[in-house]
Amino acid sequence: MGHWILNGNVYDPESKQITKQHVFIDNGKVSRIVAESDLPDTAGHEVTEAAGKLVTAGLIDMHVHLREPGFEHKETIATGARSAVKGGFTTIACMPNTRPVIDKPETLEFVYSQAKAAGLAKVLSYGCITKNELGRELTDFSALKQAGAIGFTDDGVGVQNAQMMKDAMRLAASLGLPIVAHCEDDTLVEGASVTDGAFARKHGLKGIPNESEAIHVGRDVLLAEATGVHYHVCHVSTEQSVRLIRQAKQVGVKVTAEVCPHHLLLSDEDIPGMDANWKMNPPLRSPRDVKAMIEALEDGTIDMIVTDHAPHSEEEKAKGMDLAPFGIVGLETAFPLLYTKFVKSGRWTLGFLLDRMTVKPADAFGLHAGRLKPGAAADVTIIDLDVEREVNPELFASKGRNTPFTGWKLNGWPVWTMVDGKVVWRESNE
Ligand SMILES: NC(=O)N[C@@H](CC(=O)O)C(=O)O
Ligand SMILES: [Zn+2]
Ligand SMILES: [Zn+2]
Repeated sequence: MGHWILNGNVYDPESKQITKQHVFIDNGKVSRIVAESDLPDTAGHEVTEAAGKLVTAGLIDMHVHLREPGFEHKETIATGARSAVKGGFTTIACMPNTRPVIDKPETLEFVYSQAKAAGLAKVLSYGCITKNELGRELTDFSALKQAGAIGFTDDGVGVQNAQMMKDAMRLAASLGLPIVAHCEDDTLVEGASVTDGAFARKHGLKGIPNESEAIHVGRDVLLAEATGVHYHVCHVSTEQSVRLIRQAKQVGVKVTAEVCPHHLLLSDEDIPGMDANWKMNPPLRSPRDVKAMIEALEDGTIDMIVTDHAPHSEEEKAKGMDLAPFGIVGLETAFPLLYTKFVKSGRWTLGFLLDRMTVKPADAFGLHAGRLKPGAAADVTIIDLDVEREVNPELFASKGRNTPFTGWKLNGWPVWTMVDGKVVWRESNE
């Protein structure tokens, strides 16, 4: 039995056009896409009516924290994957800062088996650059690659030692895998919780300076040039980082970069008070940095959008700005936020946004995903662009409620998600 998705506004990533069409799914793959006038014979097949809704290849998020093993009170692979499909994501890549960290093949295999058991989004995983993410000794890259690692990162902390990073890059390059970097120089941070800027000054707090991020970006693009590795910059947040990435791209360094919705939408001037739902790493920067993020995404300096979904418990976040852990959830609000604030407002086309959440991440990481076309895996998302809803963390599928976007009225809510031909989430399920 196949599955017809009828009358949807189907997005084609090649032409960036949206056309009313019918999509036929068979054997876990997109089988045919036919014109509206070609009314298909649906007898014997499942039918999903998508009239008036957007039909797109499932969204891809190359930076999420699923917290399992070790921090199951914050999130599990199953709850995180459910949050993903509810947010329209069909492929997610999880970070290895779990407990234990993902620095051995066994831990990676555990993550993949939990993801398979959940049967929701496709879960890919990075492996650590250094054992225990301590920055002292490299992990066994080739064993991690064999177990399915898609790249190496110590996300959560920066690799402080330049020689260690260079060795890591050399090794990763020889295996054809990327180094994915959380850029942060510990000697420039000194335990601050917010950016060095207006909010910090007003509240008499220490601030995290822009250079603490950019200094690693600068160091690493030089090391990437020397080693030839694919170097990917995590959660870019500063004007200076953008400048360095732009220049590196110009001279042919193999560098890609990601930005999070919150760094495109919020600055430190928006932080209402000492509320840890506004605390994340990197921190919200100045309006000038926000402008630079938007422009960098628009001119291709930044390649893709990721959420950096970082769930924490309410108790942890209640410790206040100083003591609470860094991070906010993002999977269930990313598309509606960006659609409402950038597409509905007229700044971006829908095609631009979808491209940065499907094709661009797929191409940067060499994934066979991100395109709705015959022969592709049937990873499909249907989105209601018109319906308006308020962000309500109580309704999240994620265990995390830590978001600064509570109460925002948004359009563009995913309503139905299919992975490999199986419907893994539909709105009426709730
Ligand atoms: N982004 C965050 O604020 N937090 C992340 C770590 C990280 O992405 O660096 C986390 O693991 O909680
Ligand atoms: Zn990070
Ligand atoms: Zn992260």
